[in-house]
Parts: sequence; C-alpha cells; structure tokens
Amino acid sequence: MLSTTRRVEFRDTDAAGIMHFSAFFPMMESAEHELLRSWGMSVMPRERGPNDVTWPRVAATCDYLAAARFEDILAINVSVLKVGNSSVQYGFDFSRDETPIAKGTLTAVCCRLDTSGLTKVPIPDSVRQLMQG
Ligand SMILES: CC(C)(COP(=O)(O)OP(=O)(O)OC[C@H]1O[C@@H](n2cnc3c(N)ncnc32)[C@H](O)[C@@H]1OP(=O)(O)O)[C@@H](O)C(=O)NCCC(=O)NCCSC(=O)c1cc(O)c2ccccc2c1O
Repeated sequence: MLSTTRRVEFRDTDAAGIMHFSAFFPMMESAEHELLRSWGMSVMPRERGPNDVTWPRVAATCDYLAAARFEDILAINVSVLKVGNSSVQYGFDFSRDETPIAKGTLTAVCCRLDTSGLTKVPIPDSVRQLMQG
C-alpha cells in the first residue's frame, strides 16, 4: 500500500554496529505517518473537520530476521492488515536489497483529542474506504 525507504543512521545502531531493536519502531511510526499523508491526512490534524481524528497506538511488535547496519538503505512496505470498528493494524516489511530484515505491526485507535484527553471513536467511513483500498 505504501513503499518507502529509510537510511540507518548512526544513532540507530548499537555497540555491535547493528541496528538496535528499538530503532525499528520510530521508522514504523514515521512510515505510518507517511501513509496517512498519502491519504491526505495527518496523524495530528491542525484544523477542525469531519476527519480530525488522531491515532494513539495500543500495540506494537517487531520480529528481527537479519541485521541491518549503519548507512544501509532499508525498503519499508506498509500495508493495512486489519480495519476494526475503531482500530487499524498496519504491517511493516523491512528489507535490504531483497533480503528480509524485519517484520512489524502497529495497532492504532481512532480517537478524538480534546482537553479531556483521548476518546475512542469509530473510524469515519471516508477514512475506512481509504484504508480498505
Ligand atoms: C486509545 C484508548 C483511548 C482506547 O481506549 P478504550 O478503552 O476505549 O479502547 P478499547 O479497549 O475499547 O479498544 C479500542 C480498539 O482497540 C483494540 N485494541 C485495544 N488494545 C489492543 C491491543 N493491545 N492489541 C490490538 N488491538 C487492541 C480493540 O480491540 C478495539 O478495536 P475495535 O476495532 O474493535 O474498536 C486507550 O486504549 C488509551 O488511551 N490507550 C493508551 C494509548 C497510549 O498512551 N499509547 C502509548 C503511546 S501513544 C503514541 O505513541 C503516539 C504516537 C503517535 O505518533 C501519535 C501521533 C498523533 C497523536 C498521538 C500519537 C500517539 O499517542
């Protein structure tokens, strides 16, 4: 549904010279935000409107298949795995030159954000259509 790339930065690596497990999560988050932008949305809309919802995460996973190193260019394929009433689960496939590096998931919940905090709401139909492609 979205193919993008990210370079492994020095800060992403550990003392063994390989990409740290935690560094995959910001890349997944950033790729998810890119997918939302490709649909004309922002994860944090600045203006009020019918789709001014935000997407806190309730679950995140990552399986590590091969090591990535400083300055590697990782291809990231993002797909929508499941659309629920208020939740959406994304899948992330990381690879380098066709070598699978990692597979992750993020689950986000459609929420309104106001002074009282986050309130779960059903995914708007127009957004659901985009997610279901
Ligand atoms: C998000 C909540 C307010 C929802 O609370 P509620 O109790 O109403 O939710 P439900 O239990 O009914 O679940 C809703 C929905 O999600 C599915 N679900 C819940 N837990 C899981 C799980 N562990 N795995 C898979 N799915 C789960 C559940 O099945 C329901 O699905 P339906 O489709 O059937 O509706 C409340 O949960 C809450 O406040 N949680 C804490 C959120 C939080 O603090 N997360 C940690 C970090 S958030 C974050 O990192 C973040 C990143 C960003 O990039 C953001 C960008 C912009 C805005 C916010 C961001 C952000 O917060």
